[in-house]
Amino acid sequence: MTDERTEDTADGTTAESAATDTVADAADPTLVVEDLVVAFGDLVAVDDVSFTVAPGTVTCLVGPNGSGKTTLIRAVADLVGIDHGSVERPESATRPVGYLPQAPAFRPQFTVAETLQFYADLTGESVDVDAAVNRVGLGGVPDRRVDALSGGMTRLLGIAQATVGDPPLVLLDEPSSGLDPMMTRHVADVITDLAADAAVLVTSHDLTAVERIADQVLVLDRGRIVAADSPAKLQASTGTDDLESAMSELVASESGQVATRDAEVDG
Ligand SMILES: Nc1ncnc2c1ncn2[C@@H]1O[C@H](COP(=O)(O)OP(=O)(O)OP(=O)(O)O)[C@@H](O)[C@H]1O
Repeated sequence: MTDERTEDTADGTTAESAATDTVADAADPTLVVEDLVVAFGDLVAVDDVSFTVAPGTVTCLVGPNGSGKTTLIRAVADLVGIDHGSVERPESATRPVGYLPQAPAFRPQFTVAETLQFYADLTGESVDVDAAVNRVGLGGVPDRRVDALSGGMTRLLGIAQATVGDPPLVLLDEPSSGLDPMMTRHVADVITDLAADAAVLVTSHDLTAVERIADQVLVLDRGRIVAADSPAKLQASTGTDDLESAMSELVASESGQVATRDAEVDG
């Protein structure tokens, strides 16, 4: 899995602004996933999943370890082959999709600004580096080398890279993993801001942040979507007060799930 993810750089090229679309166009989903199945041998990682993501919204993919979140987001990014179903991504943009992998790899000797410029050159984009670093809050350190960034700053650089070219669909795989509470809140704010210009699909284990930023939460369990709604409606439908409690109600077997699935495959 590590080898594959090393290659997970966001692809594609610059978008014309989706914000100039008509109101009628704005009502159309940016992403349509239908009956999607992704299997690795006998293991069905994504099992008959369908959902849409509307422009100007944040959709959060949540679920236990091994429930299929990364596989689903990589299938949407066209980085893993699909076995059944369809993924309709934006077509109107030169760079339709921006993607932050779970473990982004940067050239350590480059500065923040050089990293974004390098990436823009690589993908044939023009990039306003100042705007890109300011958007994620790295405006104070454009000349700092990547190998001197904190973990949180590196995540922010990854988000900035994912937004080079203003893609109408931005995919972020665990953008706040391992961050302290303050940086987690900052990343949540950045994601909310991104949704002003794009549809954003995010995987996360941080249910407090998800509760704050999600317009739609997709709860995955063993590769299937077991619930899809706003945080408030998920809580109401489960009679719970927070998303974590709602998840406990919705997900059948959180502990031991990975072992169980792998045992099924191995057996
Ligand atoms: N390249 C691969 N080859 C074989 N199996 C894989 C591969 N990628 C993922 N899997 C399996 O697919 C299942 C779903 O994995 P995935 O990484 O999508 O889950 P996840 O919900 O993102 O997990 P986590 O929260 O731990 O990141 C797991 O059982 C995993 O072992």
